[in-house]
Amino acid sequence: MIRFREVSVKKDGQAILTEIDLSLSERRIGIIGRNGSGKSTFARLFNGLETPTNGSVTLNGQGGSKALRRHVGFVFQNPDNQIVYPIVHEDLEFGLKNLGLGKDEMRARIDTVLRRFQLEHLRDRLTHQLSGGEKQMIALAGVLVMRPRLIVLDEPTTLLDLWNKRRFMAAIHELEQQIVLVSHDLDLLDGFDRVLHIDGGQVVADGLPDPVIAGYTAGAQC
Ligand SMILES: Nc1ncnc2c1ncn2[C@@H]1O[C@H](COP(=O)(O)OP(=O)(O)OP(=O)(O)O)[C@@H](O)[C@H]1O
Repeated sequence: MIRFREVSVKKDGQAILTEIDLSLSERRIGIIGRNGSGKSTFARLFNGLETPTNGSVTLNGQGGSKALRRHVGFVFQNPDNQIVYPIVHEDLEFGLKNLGLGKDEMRARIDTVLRRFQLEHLRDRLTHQLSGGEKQMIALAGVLVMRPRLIVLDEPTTLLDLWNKRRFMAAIHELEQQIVLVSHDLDLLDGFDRVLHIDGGQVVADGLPDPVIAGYTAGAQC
């Protein structure tokens, strides 16, 4: 379970998030809200990419950026922000080397993830030659090989066509880990357990997808 205790974030003296107080234990959690409402800042708190100005974030009672980074994976909107090595398998090995894993264990973890999502054919490809959809799957694979307890995805499907979006979301739904998905694409939250609507840096609605999304879209009527 991830716990936010009275978390506020200020930047240049401006309040970006204000007194977020939440316990999140559901398996599939969506985050929605208007541009600039604070979703990405909130998402980045989960794995220590952002630190609270006040309050605390803990995962199963453990706090601090190091613990959060170790156990919470983060998938960015743009996979180019995530893929750093020129060859796919080198990129997938990067985080595992930092964990101090031996060659056989690294290979086994990578094989398992590539096989599971039918990506084995990409193992030796140059990363800069991959299509947007392939890159996004490899960025997700790079997070999965680390075996995080929770995975946060910040608008991960905006670069994908309909087919790759469906494939990516099918992969997400298959995962056993807790998932937190930030998305402007409300259809992606179908079947989710809980949705948080953020507005002006605060959680203004929190509950099952249907009522929270209905409240959000009603507010968008012109
Ligand atoms: N370093 C910073 N200094 C000042 N303001 C910032 C900084 N980073 C973010 N902000 C502001 O914080 C607010 C929330 O930004 P955030 O990226 O979290 O919003 P968002 O809901 O993810 O938006 P979008 O849907 O457009 O991606 C915005 O008004 C943004 O301009």
